[in-house]
Amino acid sequence: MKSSKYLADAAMKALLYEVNVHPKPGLVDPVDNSTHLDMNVFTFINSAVALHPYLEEFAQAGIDFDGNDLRDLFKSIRPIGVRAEKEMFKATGNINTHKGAIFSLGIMLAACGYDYKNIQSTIKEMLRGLVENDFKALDSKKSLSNGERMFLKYGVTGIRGEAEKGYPTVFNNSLPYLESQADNDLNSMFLNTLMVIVSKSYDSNVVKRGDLDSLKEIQKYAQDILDAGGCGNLEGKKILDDMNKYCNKNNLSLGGSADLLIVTIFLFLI
Ligand SMILES: CC(C)(COP(=O)(O)OP(=O)(O)OC[C@H]1O[C@@H](n2cnc3c(N)ncnc32)[C@H](O[C@H]2O[C@H](COP(=O)(O)OP(=O)(O)OP(=O)(O)O)[C@@H](O)[C@H]2O)[C@@H]1O)[C@@H](O)C(=O)NCCC(=O)NCCS
Ligand SMILES: Nc1ncnc2[nH]cnc12
Repeated sequence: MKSSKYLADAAMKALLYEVNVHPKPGLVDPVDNSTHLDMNVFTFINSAVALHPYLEEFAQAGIDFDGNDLRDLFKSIRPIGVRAEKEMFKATGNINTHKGAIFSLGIMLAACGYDYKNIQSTIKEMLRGLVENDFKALDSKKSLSNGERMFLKYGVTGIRGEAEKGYPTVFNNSLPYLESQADNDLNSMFLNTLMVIVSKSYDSNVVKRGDLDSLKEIQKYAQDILDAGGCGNLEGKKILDDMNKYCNKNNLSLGGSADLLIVTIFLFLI
């Protein structure tokens, strides 16, 4: 059994490590915030620090859960997420830094607290029916979120689809890849892991700022970097630079992919 403090500290490190990885295309890092002019690395640090108490609450909810239906565990953490989102907006001057990360880390922390040895199967049980429940009766809603709009426009299920399937991009791809890179420097390991994520995931942020062709284009850039041996060699660096220019020119945000990197780093650390 891992304590809620141990799990929360790992989640906090993952939030801070991710924003410091550089040079990340379409994302904020200490050197470049071109596609997110409303925020910078300090906005993310303020956001992460504000979230720490909620990270412990998520984990403790999993540790304390003694019900029979794990969907009740997910129901019990959604109010914690709503409070965490409010705290994030207070800490960032109403900028959305970690809304998706709160959702994904909340689920991961609760699942780890509940059953550290069976995280993915616990998540699948917790989220059974999420996409159907969250996306039903959208036509009766007064205002729609980005994710809801992307679902109606393109059928992209975004974070909810990834989560309900048990984060396959993470458990099948990015986490095994990161664990295989353990003898490189952390920045290179995490940057190449981000490319694995981008090559596989359906990031609703990319589709919202661009369209489905933008998503296919950045997936191809990321795969080409990996095929060239990663961001560390000359050819990989050249493609990464082209990818960065493409994201800046089209004002693309890879926010969803950044969240999956946060989750991957968290699982790597615990
Ligand atoms: C289910 C919720 C996430 C709410 O969903 P909602 O429909 O409101 O939002 P979505 O657009 O569906 O997704 C929200 C964020 O999830 C991240 N994301 C998107 N696609 C994926 C994916 N395939 N895999 C993983 N994660 C994904 C992404 O979050 C990150 O990006 C945001 C920063 O980027 P940016 O482009 O700047 O975002 P904006 O400011 O919105 O856009 P601009 O105006 O700048 O163009 C940031 O959020 C990152 O985290 C999506 O944005 C969940 O919040 C929910 O249900 N909330 C209610 C309360 C609750 O239940 N909370 C906790 C539950 S444990
Ligand atoms: N580094 C980053 N830049 C933009 N959006 C993000 N969401 C999570 N991490 C992010």
